[in-house]
Amino acid sequence: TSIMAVEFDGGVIMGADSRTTTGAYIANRVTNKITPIHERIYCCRSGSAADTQAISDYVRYYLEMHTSELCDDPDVKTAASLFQLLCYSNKNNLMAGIIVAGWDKHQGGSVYNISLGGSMVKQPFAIGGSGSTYIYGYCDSKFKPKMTKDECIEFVQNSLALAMFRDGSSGGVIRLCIIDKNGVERRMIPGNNLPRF
Ligand SMILES: C#CCCCC(=O)N[C@@H](Cc1ccccc1)C(=O)N[C@@H](CC(C)C)B(O)O
Repeated sequence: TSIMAVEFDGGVIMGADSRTTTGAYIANRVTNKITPIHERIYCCRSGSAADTQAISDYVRYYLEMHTSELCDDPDVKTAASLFQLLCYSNKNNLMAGIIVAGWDKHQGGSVYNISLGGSMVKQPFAIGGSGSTYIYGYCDSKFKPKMTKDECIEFVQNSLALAMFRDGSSGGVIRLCIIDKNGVERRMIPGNNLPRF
């Protein structure tokens, strides 16, 4: 898996590849790893498909209960904290690396990285999954503060394309999710398998 999320002024761009593997076999080449948690809060999943589906289902349920008691839309930070609680307290039985991102009225766009051990870190951008190891240098050199929405879309697309080219556990199409105060836009970018020179 190769997953990424970037904050921009007014929202976030989330991206993921679409490959599920069982060993070297591609069990699903059109996976949707960008999973809805609430209206404007999504997560990018990496690690065990089963574990991350189960954790996402729990968080979506708990957040729905919280929202009905709060009588207001939940914050991204709240969703991220719920992921952290489940991932940390069950760390010996889970394999889940999750990026939580979205828009809320208190912080606008925000990105949280929940690592395998269950730590939660707020970041201007986050990358994850097996493919992310190949693009840390590229992302660190390309990232600038205060990028526009279109610059962020290009940053995510190029980064994931490079990771998907080099990582055998990543591939298929690039799925994007653009979230801001107006709502959510999903895109799918078919890959060309040609090397990038
Ligand atoms: C179908 C099936 C059986 C397992 C599918 C399955 O979880 N594959 C995993 C790889 C993995 C992980 C841990 C144990 C075994 C196999 C996978 O493709 N993970 C991707 C993300 C998920 C959300 C789709 B990515 O991290 O590569």
